[in-house]
Amino acid sequence: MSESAIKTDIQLGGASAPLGASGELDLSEVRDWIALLKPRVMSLVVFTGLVGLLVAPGHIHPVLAATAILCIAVAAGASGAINMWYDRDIDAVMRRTASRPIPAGRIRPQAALTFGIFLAIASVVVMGLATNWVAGAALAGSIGFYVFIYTMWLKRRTPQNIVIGGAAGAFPPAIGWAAVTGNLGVEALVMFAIIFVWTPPHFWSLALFANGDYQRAGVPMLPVVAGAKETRRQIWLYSLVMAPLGLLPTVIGMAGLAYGAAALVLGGFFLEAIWRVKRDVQDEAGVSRSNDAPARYAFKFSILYLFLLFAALAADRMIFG
Ligand code: HEM
Ligand SMILES: CC(C)=CCC/C(C)=C/CC/C(C)=C/COP(=O)(O)OP(=O)(O)O
Repeated sequence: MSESAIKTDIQLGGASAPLGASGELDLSEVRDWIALLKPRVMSLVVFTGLVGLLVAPGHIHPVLAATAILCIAVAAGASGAINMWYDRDIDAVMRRTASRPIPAGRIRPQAALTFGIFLAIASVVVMGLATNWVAGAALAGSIGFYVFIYTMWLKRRTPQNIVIGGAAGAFPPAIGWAAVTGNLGVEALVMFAIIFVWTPPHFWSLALFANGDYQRAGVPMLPVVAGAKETRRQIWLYSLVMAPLGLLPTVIGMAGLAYGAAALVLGGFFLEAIWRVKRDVQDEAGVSRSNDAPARYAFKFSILYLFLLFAALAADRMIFG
């Protein structure tokens, strides 16, 4: 089916509003609207944003801090909703995403788009008014990166889509930092850099075992275009940069030795997980054994890694000052 045919098909798929025919709130429809916000991805985005805010020097009123974190959550959710609106044709052909509310016909594309745009604008305006416009502008930048640079421009054009588009997800700690300080100092840049370099191993591990989906949808992710072997090589190279980068907060005096030790251990486990991906999946002739387990493990561990690394950063600052 052509792209436009799929889109039309989906558009005809069904109406939606959070109120059922009787006018009562339908919980399953509420769940669908929440699903549009990609809440599980959002949770780690919010957590890294919170850590950026906690480690920043200076004072912010707790209510304003909570507002800033809510704005990061809403912005991430809004861009997820706009991403699902735009990608409804490819989401419909990928097994992992086919049951999402738009391709499954439970939410109208136009309604999802309106919802996403409204939340995106609201999050930026509230962030700017409640904290400062450096944080507001950085939030707008991260939405713009995810929606325009990654989703609408690069995702369907180049296997480097997530390297460049990955900047979107690297912003949140810098936004949290800016909400308190009103600027984007070197510490904000370091937190940005860690997530930026973490993103390729995170995503390409998933792309290795979701390769069939991306092939079917015609999305030029690295394993589709360059093959699994080259993808594993690149994941390994990014990880070799990422693990030492995790030590930078201690090197620049932003965190102490306790964080440094945690980053060292976590980096070691990360490299071990990625080494298994690089080493395990090829037979002597270079043919994939189709063993997804190392890539699945590396993808899951990437999430745990980032969570623990940022938790260590916050704990180091809060315990040792
Ligand atoms: C361009 C950058 C990124 C890409 C392309 C990407 C891609 C993905 C994809 C495709 C999934 C599977 C989602 C699903 O099945 O619903 C996923 C899961 C996840 N991502 Fe990323 N990601 C990126 C950046 C990030 C960032 C920056 C974070 C957080 C700081 C993050 C956190 C997560 C989490 C927590 C999950 C697991 C969700 C679950 O439990 O299902 N990702 N990512
Ligand atoms: C503050 C703010 C705006 C933050 C948003 C940043 C963020 C979480 C970026 C990560 C992007 C992400 C989850 C991409 C998933 O790829 P995809 O969209 O190709 O995945 P899919 O195939 O699951 O839709």
